[in-house]
Amino acid sequence: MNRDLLAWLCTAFLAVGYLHLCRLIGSRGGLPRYLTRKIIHIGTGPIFMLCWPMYSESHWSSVLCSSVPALATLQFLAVGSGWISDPKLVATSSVWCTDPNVPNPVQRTGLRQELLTGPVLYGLAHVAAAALGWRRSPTAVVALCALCGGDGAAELGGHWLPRVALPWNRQKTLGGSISAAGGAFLLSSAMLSFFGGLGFLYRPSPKLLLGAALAAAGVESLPLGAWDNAALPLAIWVYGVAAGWQ
Ligand SMILES: C/C(=C\COP(=O)(O)O)CCC[C@H](C)CCC[C@H](C)CCCC(C)C
Ligand SMILES: Nc1ccn([C@@H]2O[C@H](COP(=O)(O)OP(=O)(O)O)[C@@H](O)[C@H]2O)c(=O)n1
Repeated sequence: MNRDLLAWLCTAFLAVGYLHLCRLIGSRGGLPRYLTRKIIHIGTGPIFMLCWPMYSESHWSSVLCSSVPALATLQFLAVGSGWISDPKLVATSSVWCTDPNVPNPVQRTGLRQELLTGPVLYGLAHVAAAALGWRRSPTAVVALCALCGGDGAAELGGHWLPRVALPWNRQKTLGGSISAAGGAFLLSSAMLSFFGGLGFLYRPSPKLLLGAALAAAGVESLPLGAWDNAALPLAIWVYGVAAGWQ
């Protein structure tokens, strides 16, 4: 079988399999919904990027690979708009915020329309990173790591660390922002080592990487709602251009 076709099947299988595994762990293991959702949020990008080396050097391989998140994004659009019904997808992607310290607890409505913002932007970020950046671009890799490791770790840090509200956004915390910077830095370092080790890209200096992680945490701390899924990768894209990354 053609190498790219096999790689595409593997990517699609992993996408469906990972989502099902997370749902299973959530329902059987009794994990709170926010945690299941964050495990999906953090794990999807790295798993997606781990698939990139399977593809050939063909010009079309990045486009083919990006069709997997594109199909997922189309599904979010179809379910969010009510064209097709998928209550399980709505349940996985949205959750009522149960944190008593949050001034406005109704952050997640549980309505299908919620898929049209956070998850659609999340999916589009994956499409853009693969189609426009791909495995030779440190910018694309760091952008996805900031979205998954940074934004994902922020909510976990906010839940688990002592609550010290940020002066410019009382709904977010210092612990959440430190976790965002740490998550973005650690995941970026790991993924860049992976791609660097395979000879796809040069590794940016740790100092510049730390700068990117802090920039990501800064953007994440703003009151952007679900738009942070677009703002974070875009901010890293600007940072990457300024830093002279590819
Ligand atoms: C819950 C999600 C986004 C909401 O963002 P936020 O409001 O918490 O900031 C993520 C939903 C992810 C989705 C169910 C699955 C996405 C699939 C994907 C784009 C394809 C990746 C393929 C790979 C091989 C795993
Ligand atoms: N810097 C941060 C980010 C999030 N959080 C916590 O995580 C919750 C959800 O964060 P968020 O609104 O960014 O959620 P997503 O849109 O990223 O899913 C917030 O209401 C806070 O309780 C935090 O404490 N500090």
